[in-house]
Amino acid sequence: MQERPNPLKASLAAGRPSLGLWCSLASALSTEIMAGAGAGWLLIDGEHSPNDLRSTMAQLQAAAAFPCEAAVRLPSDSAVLIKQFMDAGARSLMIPNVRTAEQAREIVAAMSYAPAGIRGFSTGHRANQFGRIKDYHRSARANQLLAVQIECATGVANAAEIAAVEGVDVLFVGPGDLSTNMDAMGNPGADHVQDAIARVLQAARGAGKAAGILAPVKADADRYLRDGFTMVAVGADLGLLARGSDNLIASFSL
Ligand SMILES: O=C(O)C(=O)C[C@H](O)[C@@H](O)CO
Repeated sequence: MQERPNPLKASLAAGRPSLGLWCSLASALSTEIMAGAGAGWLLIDGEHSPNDLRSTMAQLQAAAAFPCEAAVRLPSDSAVLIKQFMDAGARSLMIPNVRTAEQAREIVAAMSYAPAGIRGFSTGHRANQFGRIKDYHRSARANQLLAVQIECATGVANAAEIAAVEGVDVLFVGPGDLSTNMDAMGNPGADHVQDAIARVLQAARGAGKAAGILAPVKADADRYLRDGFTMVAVGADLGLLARGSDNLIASFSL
């Protein structure tokens, strides 16, 4: 058995944009519904959603029936969490709040087996189909993707060095945290935040890497895509359900 090639990594490496959907409901059922929408990737959120290893694995299992790539955002850059979640089958990772190139190098090392890194070795887990992918430990890196989130002024200032780190595939802007950390909470459209976002894009492209962002407002997503962002999340299960139900009820005037 061979590991399925990573379609998101292939798209981004070819410079092709890929639309994503954010999965925040910590439910295999809702993630399965999102996986059928036709997006190029999903983001199973383990930072701001009540996900743990088991709930994340259940969502990876649900999404595995679909062609989209299921990426997982961990709550931190913990090497222990990287090991556990990768063994459970998370091969496309998003790591929040990456601020320096050294931090990025440590994340890559945590994703890599020796001699390149420190990922703990196990012969059988979900990632290698329980021992059925015979060359997994030697070939795994080829199908892994690392999106590091740039979410503060320090990360923006270091974006070029971070993008240059071997093993970093995407600089992914977290507009909520970035605007908050730049004294513009709730306003990622502020001029100085937009300037910072443009600098992240420039840093990524300068290093031949992809840039990504979460843009649940279509006009923003369209603009970011035009600007050259290629890993663009355009909606979230939570928002679609909450706003959709709000608007449905509000549409009746009894
Ligand atoms: O900072 C951001 O914005 C993100 O990283 C995305 C949010 O964390 C996501 O949960 C949507 O609210």
